[in-house]
Amino acid sequence: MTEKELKAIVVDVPDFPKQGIIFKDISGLLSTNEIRSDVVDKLTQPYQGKRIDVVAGIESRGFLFGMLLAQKLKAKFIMIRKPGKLPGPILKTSYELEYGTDSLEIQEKSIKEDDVVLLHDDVLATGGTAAAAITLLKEAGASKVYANFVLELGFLNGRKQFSESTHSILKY
Ligand SMILES: O=P(O)(O)OC[C@H]1O[C@H](OP(=O)(O)OP(=O)(O)O)[C@H](O)[C@@H]1O
Ligand SMILES: Nc1ncnc2[nH]cnc12
Repeated sequence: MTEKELKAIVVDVPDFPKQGIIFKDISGLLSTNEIRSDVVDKLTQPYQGKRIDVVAGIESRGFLFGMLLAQKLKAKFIMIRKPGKLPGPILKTSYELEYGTDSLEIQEKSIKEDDVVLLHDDVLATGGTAAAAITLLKEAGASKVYANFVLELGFLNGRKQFSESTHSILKY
């Protein structure tokens, strides 16, 4: 499928979840085997022949394709979760939101020293979430992190929040 065809499946929802936000609803990309396979092929394309030990998905929409990427790349899958969801011992990092702070957690032993990690989320917006996740993965021992997204809101300059090699398939 072309980028244009895939973009036509993503629905713009104005003023959700707050006034002034145009929410990109990726639900349609989950709907058929054909679409899912095409998205997974495009997301994994840059890593063919490269070492990926672990795919880390960010709660919650990062779990959806993240798990399929791990299956395709024959890698381990781990969850990066919002606070208080994972049994310990955990590693935690806090980050600034537009208004206030939030944090992300992983299980301490989920990454082995020197693991190469593919970080996956559905959307790269301001980049705050991904930057915090990268900090966490490096703290846990990852030697290299690749950042990977279905959709990137380029006008928010999220890539500027981190220096890791970044791949997204639908650019806005
Ligand atoms: O680049 P940023 O500005 O940090 O925004 C991107 C994050 O925002 C969304 O998550 P949300 O908090 O809506 O959680 P969800 O996946 O559970 O819906 C999205 O899934 C990313 O994780
Ligand atoms: N505009 C948006 N649509 C969907 N998910 C998002 N996460 C952050 N911004 C978003």
